[in-house]
Amino acid sequence: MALTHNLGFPRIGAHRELKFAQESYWQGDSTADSLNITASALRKRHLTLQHDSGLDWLPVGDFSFYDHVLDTSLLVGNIPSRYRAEQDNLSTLDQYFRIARGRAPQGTPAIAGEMTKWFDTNYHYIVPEFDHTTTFNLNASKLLAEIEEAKALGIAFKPVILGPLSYLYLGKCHSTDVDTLTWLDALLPVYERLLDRLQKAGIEWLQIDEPILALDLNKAWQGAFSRTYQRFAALEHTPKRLLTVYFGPLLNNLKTALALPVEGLHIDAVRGRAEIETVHAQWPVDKVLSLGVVDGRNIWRSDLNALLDLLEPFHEIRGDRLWLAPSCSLLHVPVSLQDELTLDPELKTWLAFATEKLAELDLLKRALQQGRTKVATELAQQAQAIAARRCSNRVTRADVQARVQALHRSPADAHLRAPYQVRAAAQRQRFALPLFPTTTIGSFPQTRDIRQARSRFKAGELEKAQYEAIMAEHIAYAVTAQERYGLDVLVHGEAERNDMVEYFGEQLDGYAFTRFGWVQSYGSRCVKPPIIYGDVARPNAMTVHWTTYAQSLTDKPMKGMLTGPITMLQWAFVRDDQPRRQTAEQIALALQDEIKDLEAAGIGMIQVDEPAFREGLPLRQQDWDDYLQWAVQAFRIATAQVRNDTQIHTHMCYSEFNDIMPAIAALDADVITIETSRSNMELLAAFTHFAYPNDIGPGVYDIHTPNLPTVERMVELMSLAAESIPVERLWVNPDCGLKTRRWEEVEPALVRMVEAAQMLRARAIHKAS
Ligand SMILES: Nc1nc2c(c(=O)[nH]1)N[C@@H](CNc1ccc(C(=O)N[C@@H](CCC(=O)N[C@@H](CCC(=O)N[C@@H](CCC(=O)O)C(=O)O)C(=O)O)C(=O)O)cc1)CN2
Ligand code: MET
Ligand SMILES: [Zn+2]
Repeated sequence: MALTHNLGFPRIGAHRELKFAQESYWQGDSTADSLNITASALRKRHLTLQHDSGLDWLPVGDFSFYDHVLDTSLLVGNIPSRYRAEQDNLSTLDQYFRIARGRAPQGTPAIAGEMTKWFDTNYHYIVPEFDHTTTFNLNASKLLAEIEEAKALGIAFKPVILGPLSYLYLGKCHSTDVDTLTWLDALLPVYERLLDRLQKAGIEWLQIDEPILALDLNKAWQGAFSRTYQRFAALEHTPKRLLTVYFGPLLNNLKTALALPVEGLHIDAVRGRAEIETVHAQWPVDKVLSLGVVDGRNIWRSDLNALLDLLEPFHEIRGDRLWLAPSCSLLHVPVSLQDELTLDPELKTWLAFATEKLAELDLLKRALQQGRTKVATELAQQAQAIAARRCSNRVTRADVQARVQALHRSPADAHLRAPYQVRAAAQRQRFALPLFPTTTIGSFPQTRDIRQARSRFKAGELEKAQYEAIMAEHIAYAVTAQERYGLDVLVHGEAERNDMVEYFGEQLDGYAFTRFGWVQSYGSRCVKPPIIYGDVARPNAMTVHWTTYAQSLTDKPMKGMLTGPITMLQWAFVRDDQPRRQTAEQIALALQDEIKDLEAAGIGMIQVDEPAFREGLPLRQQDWDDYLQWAVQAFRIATAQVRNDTQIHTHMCYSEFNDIMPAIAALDADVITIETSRSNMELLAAFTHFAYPNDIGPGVYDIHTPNLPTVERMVELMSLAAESIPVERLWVNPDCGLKTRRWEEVEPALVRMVEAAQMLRARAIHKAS
């Protein structure tokens, strides 16, 4: 009798209930009590839903008010020194939000914890910080309270924690270059105390997430795994430990993992499909083997018959010690298909969101327990949807396939422009920009008015013409504002875009989009990743209308704004029936057409955003070259056919570029704007070291906080940049887009930024004479 369990459930709520409660609390519009009531109701609703889906073990502790890595920092009492002084005067909740966002309803503003990508997902976590003052001390109140809450529901559950090694590995030590493994000995007693507490609280199974076992680990880290888990096994009081690994195969960590003294091991049976047989052969049959067979990173229905072929022999041998689960936490998929009333009905049968994935697990379990014939009807339904998708003529398009084939025959199409120096000269002539030209990354505040207008338009309460008139007004406002601030290169502000990926997905063939397919990106911010189900093509121009409208309002250059092929891929749910590379090429061709149309319409500068370029990098180094080759190629397919005096910009953020500089240079954008302000231009070191050849705009202020940048600070940062990059190639811009900020924050910040650029120019001229 196989058992089923889940590693984690989306916490934001099917209708983003948590988001609205959080934001209302932050605004001072509601109390901590009311936030807690919403949170508690959501946790109960999610547990009940999972229980009703037939799961045997439910996750508890996967809920978070912001981020589960930050929760872990608080669980082990790791509060960075800059927050400590005010700790005692604040509620636990405000302490927490002050670290997460640099602000809480109570307490003074602080520098927020650094945020970075969780593995190769679009989820961001707050980076744990370690230094010589770091101490640990158990504070399990949140986890214990959630355990009590779950107990009251009378369901079988297992608490979930982030394992000590993954916790350390994901953290950073800023002061020196010390490996965070240094803190292991200090940290372990806290985990040991926690295990003891949990066992005494009656916990039978504890899920310990150690996803870093899917990364390239050196010997020191591998050795630390053995040491750590041996210590846990030696405890007098401890729950049984289910060690979970996800996001990839174990590869060179396989031996380490299989030797760990834990009662259960969970592996990612989707991305680690090739390892299942080996693990089954080597993992003792008297221990639990959990196979993550249902894809937690995508939304396609599983091929259950194929899975049963795989699982039946294992089940025969392992019985109830075979557990079935999603590959990873379901945090990365939307809650349910149930409310998707406008989604194409056929397409809908091809999909499974979190709730439907749990139903798949239950069906698998029943098929194993009772035999396939007992559940034949349900299995047949599933099989039919899979078969229909496989041979649907909505998926493939001969014209698109032929165009990609032609591309493979003449790859030179991606190398049509003159070298940078020649282009730069042509562009200097055309645009005559001052030294240190100022610009922004694209978006301006997505105000309540804008979002409300769009939501009314989508609900049919506004006519298209009315909606467009409102957008035109907001775009005009943004253009006028930028002229007032004195910026050199303007943008239209992206008012008409719900999201930089979804907006394009809505206009491309081969894409579908949902109404409530929300997935948490960070804190209260969510995205609705579009679904790429078929060959991608562009039926009509996508941005020409609004870009030329914006250009008509100003004599300054108006930068066209597109999302690059890799980001379009990375932030969507991608079809799994062809290599990702091929889908990227199709998107690149659609963008190529768009760029040509913009150019023909007189737009002289075009930005092709690739913030997810680094995120798309495979987790294992052995796979990097292949990815970088096709990712660069996709960008070049999109951009390399424009005139020499058309200026191509790109933008990247949230990334460390050190290890991929040659690929970034190979994109050969005329200008790259990057996030550097939070790392004190540290990032620029990579660009300098590599002698990055083209123009760079190192972001001079952090747009993720409401706190205002000072002129001095921006001048200082740019001066730092000027030490290593010739001033002729430097641009002045914020870190990233301004859509999450308010106009009251944007205005003074940009005025100061322009002032900083003017000071820099004056100094440069002074120096030269
Ligand atoms: N896809 C993606 N990933 C990304 C980024 C990004 O921009 N896009 N940026 C980085 C950081 N991540 C981010 C993710 C989301 C948001 C963000 O602002 N999201 C918005 C939602 C954006 C959106 O889809 N808006 C829709 C729906 C807006 C809405 O909530 N409307 C209300 C009604 C309006 C109202 O009364 O306020 C409703 O439907 O209920 C629209 O504008 O049309 C949010 O959570 O609030 C920002 C950054 C990395 N990853
Ligand atoms: N052009 C986009 C913006 O300004 C780029 C954002 S990168 C996450 O919002
Ligand atoms: Zn950005």
